[in-house]
Amino acid sequence: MSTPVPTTPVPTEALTDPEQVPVRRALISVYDKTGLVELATALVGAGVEILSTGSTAATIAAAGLPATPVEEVTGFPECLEGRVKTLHPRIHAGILADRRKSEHMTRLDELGVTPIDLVVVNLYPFTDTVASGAPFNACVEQIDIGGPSMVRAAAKNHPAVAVVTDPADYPAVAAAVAAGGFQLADRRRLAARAYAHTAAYDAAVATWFAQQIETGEPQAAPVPPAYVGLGLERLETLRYGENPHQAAAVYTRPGTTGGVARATQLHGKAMSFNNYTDTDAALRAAYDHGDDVAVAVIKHANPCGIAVSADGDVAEAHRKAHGCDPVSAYGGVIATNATVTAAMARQVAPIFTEVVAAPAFEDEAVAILSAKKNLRLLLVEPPAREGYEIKAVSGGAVVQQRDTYQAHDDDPSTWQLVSGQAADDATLADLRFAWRSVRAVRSNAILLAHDGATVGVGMGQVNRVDSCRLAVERANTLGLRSTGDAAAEAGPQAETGAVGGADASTVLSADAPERARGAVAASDAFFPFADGLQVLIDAGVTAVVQPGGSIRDEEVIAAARAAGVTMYLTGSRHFAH
Ligand SMILES: NC(=O)c1ncn([C@@H]2O[C@H](COP(=O)(O)O)[C@@H](O)[C@H]2O)c1NC=O
Repeated sequence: MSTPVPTTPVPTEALTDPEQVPVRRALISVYDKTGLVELATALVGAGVEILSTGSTAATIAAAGLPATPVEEVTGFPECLEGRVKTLHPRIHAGILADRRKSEHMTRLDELGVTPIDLVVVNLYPFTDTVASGAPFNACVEQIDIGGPSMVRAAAKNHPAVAVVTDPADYPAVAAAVAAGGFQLADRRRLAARAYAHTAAYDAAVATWFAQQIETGEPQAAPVPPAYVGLGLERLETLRYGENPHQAAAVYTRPGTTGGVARATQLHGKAMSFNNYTDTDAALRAAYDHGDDVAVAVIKHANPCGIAVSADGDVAEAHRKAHGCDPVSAYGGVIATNATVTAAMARQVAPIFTEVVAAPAFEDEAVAILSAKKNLRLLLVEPPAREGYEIKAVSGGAVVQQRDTYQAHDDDPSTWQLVSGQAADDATLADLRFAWRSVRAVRSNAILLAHDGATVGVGMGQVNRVDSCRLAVERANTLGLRSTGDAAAEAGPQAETGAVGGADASTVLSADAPERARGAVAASDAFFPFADGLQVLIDAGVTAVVQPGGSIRDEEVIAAARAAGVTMYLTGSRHFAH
């Protein structure tokens, strides 16, 4: 009844891929109809026959253009609420027939199947549906089956077929078709992108599904999914990685929103690897302050300074953040959770800064900062903080829930007073500020604060007592004489390096106040011994917030009591390594 397939097909290696393949027949099946009519107009104008599914065909027809419904090709109705439309041998044989093999083409003729040269598909919006909080079955219904099948088939047959999944490519499609067809290199490039697209799509489905079945039942604690598909899509290659000998690129993760990888760059040269990681840390530090207007200045992923403004004045918050450690702020990254005003921009301009990142900029601020050729301006939507974060380790990765912006222990009314007098409102506000800020400090974090600003940060130490010493030393040596006008004091020397360079002392600390005295302190984890706390007490710190939980808590609390220092325990810690 049917002609047997030859038993000795031509070896694929012996076949030559055609350079240019004209497009005579295109299959278009798209969820997102953006640019569809323009594309169809161009294809019809070039004499291309269009096959199309349900509402895609309807959209094309409504524009007065011809489109053959796939049902006419398959002889089978689209059915089961769209679960079966293009899943038919007449479609897949048309896409998959290897044009380099005469046997395939003869077989198509015998079966009455016409080849398809171009496949334009975009998939059901699965990740958007999940993000919208849709119930389980609604998410399952948005798992596209026929679309990925066609995309993968067309990508496999790239020696003859071009596959397009992104409406942004439609103008290039129209141009290629008008020019006589896609070149081999283009078809290969499109195929590679198509496979990445379906892989990312499946990774998102697999990750979500694994999570659903593990957390579907009420559990004491959330369980990370059994499968984590990254599905990262390369956005662009970077000049180099952390060091010049390391190749690097930046990626986005489909289905996520906001964050530095998706930032819009308003000005400046290309972002570097270290710019990305420092900006990420700076955004986290700024957004840890909830509704308070906050500015964080970050270098090498640690804060040079963080501050909030009680009046919602971002310029004031920047002045105070910069004033914490103007030496280190040289070449730093600044992020805020508020609109960058012209006043803040005028302060930033004289200071050599790598990146300013914010959710919005006043036009005048952009104009002022765009005059700095080495400064990058990033418009960043607030980064998501729910979900899991992944750190690569040799042989795999460790995965954890993100530490949240609004931690459960942010509210001082949940803290336990274990030493000294209850803090007055201003001191309590500073303690809360310090507690929110200390999460941005890496490795044995000790943070001193006063008046809504960090004044001394101890970080990167392998024991807590050294971090206490460092925080005190930096508080007492690095401040501007007047933190009220840091940028003005930095003045024109800032750009030449004086603020961060050898001449810094002439500007900064000739008669800098001992800022540890009267400050409050936060420790990201408990004090294992009283020695670190004693360093803070001796320096004049008046109140301390820390998680507690050490086997020597009594000893630590006794030292605080002996000194009349107020101490609160939060009950939980905030490591960030
Ligand atoms: N089941 C199928 O045979 C099938 N074929 C194509 N689709 C998808 O249907 C959408 C287009 O449908 P419509 O043209 O009806 O809007 C596209 O996102 C495409 O990926 C299908 N739907 C889901 O699997």
